[in-house]
Amino acid sequence: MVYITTRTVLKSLLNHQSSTSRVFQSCRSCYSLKNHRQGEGRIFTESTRSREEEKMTTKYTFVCVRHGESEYNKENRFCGWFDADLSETGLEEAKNAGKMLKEKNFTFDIAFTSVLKRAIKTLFLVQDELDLHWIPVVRHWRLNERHYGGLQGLNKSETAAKHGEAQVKIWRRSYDTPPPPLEGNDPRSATNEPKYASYDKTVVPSCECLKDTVARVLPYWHDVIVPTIKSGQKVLISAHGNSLRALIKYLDNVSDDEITEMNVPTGIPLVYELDENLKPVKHYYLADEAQVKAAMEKVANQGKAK
Ligand SMILES: O=C(O)[C@@H](CO)OP(=O)(O)O
Repeated sequence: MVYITTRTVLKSLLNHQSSTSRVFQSCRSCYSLKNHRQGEGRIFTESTRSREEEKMTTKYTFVCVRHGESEYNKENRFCGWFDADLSETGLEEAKNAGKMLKEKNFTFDIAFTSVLKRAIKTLFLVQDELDLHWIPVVRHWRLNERHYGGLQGLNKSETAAKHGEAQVKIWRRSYDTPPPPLEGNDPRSATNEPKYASYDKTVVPSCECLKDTVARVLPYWHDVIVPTIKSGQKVLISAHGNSLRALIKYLDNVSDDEITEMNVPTGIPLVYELDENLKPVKHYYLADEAQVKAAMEKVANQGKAK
């Protein structure tokens, strides 16, 4: 049987719209592309591949999860590198993420997260549910949320009312258009936070587009996370909407246009199965399709004017 990676599937679907039936049999992420092309965002659900086929192709599995709802998410504010805490709902979402993983018997040897408390706390609550408090946790700024520059702290709906929904969508979801920068002396700047004190000043950005985020997430993926996965350790990553979009874009070879429609829901674990070359074989959220779709739409709608 010819082995088809999800990357090949995406390309096949884009190039050969009429001859997809064989491809569809191989990977249900195709369904996600169909939805994506209708502007609903890609949804990854459990594969219909046979167990036999999965055994042949999946060599490594890792899980990533976006933190639970933050106080800034709740107030619909741009957050970025601002260190917002989890809301009550976010605490529950994080615990539920742990429960979903427990129910499916996931376990981990090591976890990676950012230096922002919403991701760190989410990770801890997941560890708590899994009784995995003891595993090593590595925190790094390269997994931080995309820096939202001068938008940090502003209400997304009010910003859409002021600048237009289209502009806010460009700021939120375009690949290479950054938001307005934050001045170094702005009290919202993270430049003087102790957590970045040991790094060169240039580590703290004044703003980032997704392309910038990809550029700082990928070295960490390649240099630290990939060798860990290849060593056979089961990896969990607790991160953010846009640092995960950066990783997903790379792993699934999502185009600059397609990535504008992709939203990552809070607190729903996303499982990636990889082949021996670390190419995705399949990927799926640990929730039913309707729940994932609703959660993605909720994120997308945050940029609408009320
Ligand atoms: O505000 C942010 O930092 C991010 C994630 O919460 O929001 P958005 O979905 O608008 O990129």
